[in-house]
Amino acid sequence: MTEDDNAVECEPTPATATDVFGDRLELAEGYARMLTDEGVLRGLIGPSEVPRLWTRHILNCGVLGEAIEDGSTVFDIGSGAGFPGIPLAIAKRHVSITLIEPLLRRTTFLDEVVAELGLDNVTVVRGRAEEKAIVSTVGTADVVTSRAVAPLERLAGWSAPLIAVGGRLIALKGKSAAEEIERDRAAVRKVGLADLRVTQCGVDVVDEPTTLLLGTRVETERDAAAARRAARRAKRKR
Ligand SMILES: C[S@@+](CC[C@H](N)C(=O)[O-])C[C@H]1O[C@@H](n2cnc3c(N)ncnc32)[C@H](O)[C@@H]1O
Repeated sequence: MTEDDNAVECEPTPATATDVFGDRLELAEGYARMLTDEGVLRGLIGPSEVPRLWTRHILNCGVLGEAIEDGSTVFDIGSGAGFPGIPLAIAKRHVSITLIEPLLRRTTFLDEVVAELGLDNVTVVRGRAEEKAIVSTVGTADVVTSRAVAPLERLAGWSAPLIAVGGRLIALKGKSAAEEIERDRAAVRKVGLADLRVTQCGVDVVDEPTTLLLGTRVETERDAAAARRAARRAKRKR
């Protein structure tokens, strides 16, 4: 028996994929191929995900583009094999995306995907979202996305310092989203995230629309103190 005898067939490209990826559909198909081959071989996705690669993963993440304006900067934390950051970058060529992922095996694959598909709107950074070095290297973005990374309180603690005041947290969550908001609202407010709500995207595109947990980054006392310190430093330099 050869390795090919064990290979699992990739789900065919659904017709609605054109609505999501437009003239960049070929890039999404290239990504599907890389996941099906190297992604499975290197243990980045399970073989059982391959027959539902489009509906559960690539389309489900690509529709996130509905919630993000052209010209935005996005940090995707805990990207793993590239979700949701890679499908989002393919769907939204005018959005600049930084994938933040700690594991070398995964960042190596992500670098290969970016090079192979020529995604000039994607940067890969290796590290943990909460590391000081990461925060000072990447700065802040308009939007911080994530899927399946951590429960809301922890996720908010990692994400908030990376979101510009006025920017948004967009976490792809399952059915637990509303419950997580109720449970963690107070803790999340302390790190500077308010106006928490649940919405859906991809309603006309995927059978199971993607559930998003949204939050807005508001200024905290800590932000205000940091701004005062920066102003004093600038004044001394003058
Ligand atoms: C369950 S996987 C989800 C991967 C991908 N987002 C997806 O939906 O397929 C969680 C990912 O979060 C990453 N991760 C864990 N802790 C992290 C942290 N502190 N900062 C950034 N990424 C982290 C892991 O390395 C892993 O790739």
